[in-house]
Amino acid sequence: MSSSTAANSWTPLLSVGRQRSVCARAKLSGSLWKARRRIACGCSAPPWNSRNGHPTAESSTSSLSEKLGMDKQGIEESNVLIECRDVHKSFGDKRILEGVNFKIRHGEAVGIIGPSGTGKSTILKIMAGLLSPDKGEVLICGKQRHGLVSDEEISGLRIGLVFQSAALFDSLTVRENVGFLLYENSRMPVDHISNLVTKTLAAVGLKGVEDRMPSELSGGMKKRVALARSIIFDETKEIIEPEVLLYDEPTAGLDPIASTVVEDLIRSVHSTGQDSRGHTGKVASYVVVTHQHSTIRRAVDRLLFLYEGKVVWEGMTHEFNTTLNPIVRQFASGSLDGPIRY
Ligand SMILES: Nc1ncnc2c1ncn2[C@@H]1O[C@H](COP(=O)(O)OP(=O)(O)OP(=O)(O)O)[C@@H](O)[C@H]1O
Repeated sequence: MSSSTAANSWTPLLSVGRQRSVCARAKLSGSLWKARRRIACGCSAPPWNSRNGHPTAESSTSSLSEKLGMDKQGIEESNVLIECRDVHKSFGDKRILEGVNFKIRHGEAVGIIGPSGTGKSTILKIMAGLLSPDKGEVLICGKQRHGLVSDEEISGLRIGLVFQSAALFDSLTVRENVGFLLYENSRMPVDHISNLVTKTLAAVGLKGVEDRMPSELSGGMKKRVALARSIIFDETKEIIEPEVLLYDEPTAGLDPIASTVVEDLIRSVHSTGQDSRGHTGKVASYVVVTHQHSTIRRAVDRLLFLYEGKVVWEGMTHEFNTTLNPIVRQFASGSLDGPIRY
C-alpha cells in the first residue's frame, strides 16, 4: 500500500505543529493532517456492559444499575460515549444507511455485523468523524458533532480507527509507524519514544521488528503493528483521555490462530482497563466490525446487526446463535435460504 493510500485509510491523532522528518518521508496528504480525532467529552464512568436504549426481545442481562437499584435511565445516559441517531448516508443514488440508531457506552465491547456492502465500515467512519451523515446526528458524549472532525476540536474523547488493511506507511519503518503520532506531536525525547515503541510492540507479541519495513511483515504482523499504533500514547500528558477504538475487520485474512492472537489482544487491552504500559483507564470501549465467528465469540459482548440500512437486531453475543430472528439465523448459518438475498 502506498503512503497516500495509508493516509486515506488511517487516521492518527495529529497535530499541525511540529513536523519532523518522519512526516516528510511519509509524504502526508493534506487530508491526513486534517484527520485529527480529538473530541470534547467529560464522560467517565465505571465499565459495564449494558444495553442500548432500544429494547430487544432477547435481553436477559440485568444492568449494574438495576442490581444497585439506581436510576437506570439517568446512569445509562451518562455512560453513553457515542450515539448514532437516525443516521442516513448515501453515495450517489445508492442509499446505504437509512436511519441507524445505537449507543456505545463506557466499558462496552460491541460488534457490528451484517452482510457485505451493508454499510458497516461506513458507520465506523461516521463515528470516527471521517464521513458526515446526510441526515441524523452523531453525539459524542451527548454533544452533537457538526460535520467532520477537525483540528479545531477540543481534546476529550479519543476515537481511534484501525482499518482492515492495517494501513501502515510503506515508506516508514515499524518503529516510525508505531511511534508516528508521538514523533509528530509529543514532547517526549526521541529515545524515550523509541523505548515506548519497543514496549508497545512487545505488548502485542512482536519483538525485534522495529527496524523492518511493512513489506517485510506478514499480514498478521501488520495488523498487530497497527494495533500497537492504536494503543501507544503520549506519556507526558497529564490527563489520559478515555478512548474508543474502532476496528474494521481486524482479523480478516488471518489464519485461525493469528485471529485468536489479535482477538485476545483487542480484548486484553480493554478488559484489563489498562494500556500497554499498565496505566489504567485508556481504552474505555471498542467497536469491532467483523465477519468472523471467532471474533464475534471471543472479542465482543454485544452485537448490532446492520441490514438494509438499519440495525435490525441487537443482542448479547451468546444470543447470536440462539435468536429466532430469521435474518440473523441465516447469517449465522451461512444458508442460502432466507430473507438475505445476494
Ligand atoms: N466513498 C464511497 N463512495 C462510493 N461508494 C462507497 C463509498 N464508501 C462505501 N461505498 C459503498 O457503500 C456500500 C457500503 O460500503 P461499506 O464498506 O460500508 O460496507 P461493509 O458493510 O463494510 O462491507 P464489507 O462487509 O464487504 O466490508 C458499498 O456498496 C460500497 O461500495
